[in-house]
Amino acid sequence: MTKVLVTGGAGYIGSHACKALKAAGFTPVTYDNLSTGWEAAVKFGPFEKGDLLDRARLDEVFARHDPIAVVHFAALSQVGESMALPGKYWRNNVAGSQTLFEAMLDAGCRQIVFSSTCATYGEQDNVVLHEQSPQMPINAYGRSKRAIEDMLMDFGASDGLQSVIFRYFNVAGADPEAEVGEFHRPETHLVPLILEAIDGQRNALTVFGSDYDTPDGTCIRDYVHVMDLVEAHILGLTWLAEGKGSAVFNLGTGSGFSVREVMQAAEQVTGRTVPFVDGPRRAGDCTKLVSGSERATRDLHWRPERSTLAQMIADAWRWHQTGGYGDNPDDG
Ligand SMILES: NC(=O)c1ccc[n+]([C@@H]2O[C@H](COP(=O)([O-])OP(=O)(O)OC[C@H]3O[C@@H](n4cnc5c(N)ncnc54)[C@H](O)[C@@H]3O)[C@@H](O)[C@H]2O)c1
Ligand SMILES: O=c1ccn([C@@H]2O[C@H](COP(=O)(O)OP(=O)(O)O[C@H]3O[C@H](CO)[C@H](O)[C@H](O)[C@H]3O)[C@@H](O)[C@H]2O)c(=O)[nH]1
Repeated sequence: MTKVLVTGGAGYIGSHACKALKAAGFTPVTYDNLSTGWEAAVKFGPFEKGDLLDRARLDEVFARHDPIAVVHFAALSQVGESMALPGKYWRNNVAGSQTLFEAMLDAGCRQIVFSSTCATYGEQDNVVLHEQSPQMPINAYGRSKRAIEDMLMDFGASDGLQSVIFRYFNVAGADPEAEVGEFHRPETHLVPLILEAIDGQRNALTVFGSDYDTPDGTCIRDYVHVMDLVEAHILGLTWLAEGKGSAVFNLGTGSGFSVREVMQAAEQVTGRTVPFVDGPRRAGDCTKLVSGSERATRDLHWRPERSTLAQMIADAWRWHQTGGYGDNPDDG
């Protein structure tokens, strides 16, 4: 079967992508250092433990598996941490991606699907963000992702590296069969934190700011179901295989929901109350990030079908109740 190298395949989105790749007839080969991922999440193909910055290990893995393409999820992605430790983000994400791209080119692998983020757009309030909107990130994480996008353009021009760049909005939900799901230690994302608060695993959710210029004062985000999101990656690989060339796509639904609306949806799905306290704003947060995703719909024929708040929370809740992967992350 055709192999695809999945960096970050032991992480949240990468593990769901491996499931979708297997279902689509590929063999997903996970390359991951387990810094924030879980070996137990690697269920759908071989596992090669390794770091993006380890060129010799990458060369060995490319030689062993000869993948037709790379799907590149591996990155550090906590906005707050990126502001405190920017060097860690530039080294891991930017230097790590450069090492990967050079290893790919030397191995003759010239097609890549890359996980970028709406955080590259920065603070542009009350506009729907399109692919051609200016990229003005307001945190080191977003700047590291913008730099990787630029690098892909440069390697495209110099060496023919073909890339599909996906700018994800807020990814939520889990595999409806609960084989894999979102499990971070520490957890920073809104939906799993709400479920932990509902379940008594934390005292309360802290709402980061209730004085934003939005109808209920809390931040607005565009949430997309992880299963819909990973389906786009299969379409992205097909796009590249058909020789359609490098392209950039937003992946979101075009609908924004406030933190309080997400909490209310979780109360409806679970039938339980969300304990919460109103706290201060979190550094690096934008007021509102909503996607214009017409390009992915028109050109890739991407149809997000599970991305309602109710469905995302129901699938996340089912996964939450399995207990996840345990509490002992391998720090690589
Ligand atoms: N979750 C979201 O809402 C969201 C939104 C936009 C973009 N993204 C991007 O999607 C990608 C996946 O995000 P996620 O939520 O699944 O994160 P995650 O932390 O669950 O997964 C990332 C994986 O990459 C691995 N990794 C990190 N650095 C590595 C390195 N140097 N070498 C090898 N492996 C390494 C980690 O161990 C982990 O398994 C990231 O690039 C992230 O920036 C995520
Ligand atoms: O305890 C919490 C956690 C989050 N929030 C709020 O919930 C919303 C969503 O926060 P997340 O941390 O779940 O996600 P972000 O919006 O910070 O997402 C950012 O980080 C992600 C990676 O972690 C992606 O890269 C994404 O593109 C980027 O915008 C934000 O308004 C945030 O302020 C709270 O109120 N309390």
